[in-house]
Parts: sequence; C-alpha cells; structure tokens
Amino acid sequence: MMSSMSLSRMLRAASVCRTMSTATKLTAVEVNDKTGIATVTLSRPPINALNVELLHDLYQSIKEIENNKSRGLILTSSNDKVFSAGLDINEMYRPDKDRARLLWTKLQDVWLALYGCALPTAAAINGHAPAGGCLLATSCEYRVILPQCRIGLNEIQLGLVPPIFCMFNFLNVLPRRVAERALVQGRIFTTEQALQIGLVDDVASSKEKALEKCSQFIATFAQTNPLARSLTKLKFRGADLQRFESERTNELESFLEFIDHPQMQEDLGIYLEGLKKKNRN
Ligand SMILES: CCCCC/C=C\C/C=C\C=C\CC(=O)SCCNC(=O)CCNC(=O)[C@H](O)C(C)(C)COP(=O)(O)OP(=O)(O)OC[C@H]1O[C@@H](n2cnc3c(N)ncnc32)[C@H](O)[C@@H]1OP(=O)(O)O
Repeated sequence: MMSSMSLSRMLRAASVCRTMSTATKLTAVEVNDKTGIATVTLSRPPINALNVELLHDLYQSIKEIENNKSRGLILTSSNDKVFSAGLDINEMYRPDKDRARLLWTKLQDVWLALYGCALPTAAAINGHAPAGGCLLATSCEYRVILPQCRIGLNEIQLGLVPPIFCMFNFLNVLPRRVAERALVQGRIFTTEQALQIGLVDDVASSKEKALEKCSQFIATFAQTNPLARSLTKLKFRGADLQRFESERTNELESFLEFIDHPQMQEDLGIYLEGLKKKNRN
C-alpha cells in the first residue's frame, strides 16, 4: 500500500505541472506552476512535419500561453531525434490549392505569433531542425541544441526562394555576411558549427538539460518589468513585423505560384521520393 508520505509527495509533484485545458492534439502545452513557464511540445509523429493542422495547433498554443500571462514559452519536440522536419512536403506536392493557401497563411500566422511574442521565448532543439524547423527555433530568443543534430534553412536546395521571414530570423541571430551566405548556400549546420557561428546559444547533453537551460534563460527576466521587456523586444523586431505585414500577401501569392509550376512539382516529387527511398534501401 502506498504510504501517506509518498502520496503527498506525488500530489505535490502533480501540482507543479499542469496541462493547459485547451491543450490541442498536435501540440501539448504544460505549465510549470512554480516557475510560470509554459512548454509547448510539437507532437506530430514521426518527424513533426508542419502541415495545416500542426501549424493551426501551434498558433493556438502560442496565443493561449501569451493570453494566460505565463512567464515564458519553451518550444520543444516529443520526438527524440527530430525537432521538426519543416513544412510537410506532401502539402506542397500535387497540392489541393485551398489547402496550400491555408498552409502558407498558417505558417505566416505562426511566425508572426512566435517572432512577435510578448513573452520570453526559447527553443530546446532536441533533434534535427531543417528548414521550417530552423525557422521556428530562430523565431525564439534563445536556443539550446543537443549533440549530433543538424539545423539550417535549406530552402534554396529545394529550388525554393527563402521567404522574407527566413531572412529576418537569420539577420536577428547571425552577422549579416554569415546570414546571407548561409541562406544563399542553403547550409545545414552540425551542432558544433551552429554553436560556433552563433545560430544556437548553447549545447546540452539531454532534452531535460536543454529544457533546464531554457528555463534558466527565461528566469533571467524574473526581476524585469514584463511590459518594459516586451516593448523593448518589439522595438528590435517591430520593423521586421511591419515589413512582413506589407509583403505577406505578395509572399503568399509567390508561394502559390511557385508550387504551381510544373518544374517545381517535378523537383518536389523527386525530393520526396529520395527521402522515402532512403528508408527502403
Ligand atoms: C519570395 C516569396 C516566397 C516564395 C516562397 C517560395 C517557396 C518557399 C516554400 C517553401 C518553404 C519550405 C520550407 C520547408 O520547410 S520545406 C521542407 C524541407 N525539409 C527538409 O528538407 C527535411 C527533409 N527531411 C530530412 O532531412 C529528414 O527526414 C530528417 C533529418 C528531418 C529526419 O531524418 P530521419 O532519418 O529521422 O527520418 P526519415 O526517415 O528521413 O523521415 C521519416 C519519414 O518522414 C518523411 N519526411 C521527412 N521529411 C519530410 C517532410 N519535410 N515532409 C514530408 N515528409 C517528410 C520521410 O520521407 C519518411 O517517410 P517514409 O519513408 O517513412 O514514408
């Protein structure tokens, strides 16, 4: 039989973390009641490819956390090898046009919500983070990655023009020359390279340690007035957010035009087949 001692310990532990009432299907939200920090876990197996539904849930989770006045937001993944594989290529290959429009609009919404989030944001990158995965991580203010991961914006390698928010994210994190070269070459960096150029802030040996480092980063703002903090962040990011707003319709149309092109469809098909073949060999 369970002793009253262990029962009370269990109850105490259970009261530290609570799942938010509106936690959604493809993102799990857990708030630590002691620290007030909310963790959003991307949970779309096998590789957190960003489809319409995952982007929708992620947007809802970010907004919910912001409105609930949490102390900060940490983004991570339920997969122990992949943070996010980026956009779900199946949504772009032979797409349903309305769904493709929705996909891009939701990606834009998520970027706006995360890049412009009033709270301190951090990414515990517990696996590979190519393309859209890197976009999510670099929208945050602080990044910790695990050993033997790969991260970068490789859109150009797929023949895709990196959207403007990719540029904003890289310019916010890397020196201009490094950012430009990384985007133009579609570079994917190893953990060591990412740390060396400053694409990530730290490396941790496990997901738990990465989450701990993210919490420690957010805790550095404990004595800072939250409104002053968020307005200062907005001063740095406001111009990007405004420029994005003025170009978002054009970028949406460019994306739709791009994926409608027969050559692009052929290339995406070959790329997708290459990813699948890897598993058959
Ligand atoms: C100027 C105005 C704007 C114009 C805009 C124009 C264009 C921009 C448009 C788009 C921008 C897109 C950005 C993107 O995010 S595109 C996505 C790019 N992502 C990638 O290239 C990642 C590819 N994947 C990988 O590298 C590996 O899968 C990964 C390292 C993530 C994981 O490796 P692991 O070995 O663990 O797993 P796999 O066996 O490779 O994969 C499992 C399973 O999943 C399939 N898969 C992988 N990635 C994707 C994906 N992104 N979408 C859909 N499916 C994916 C893979 O094929 C496997 O399937 P199966 O074999 O099990 O059937």
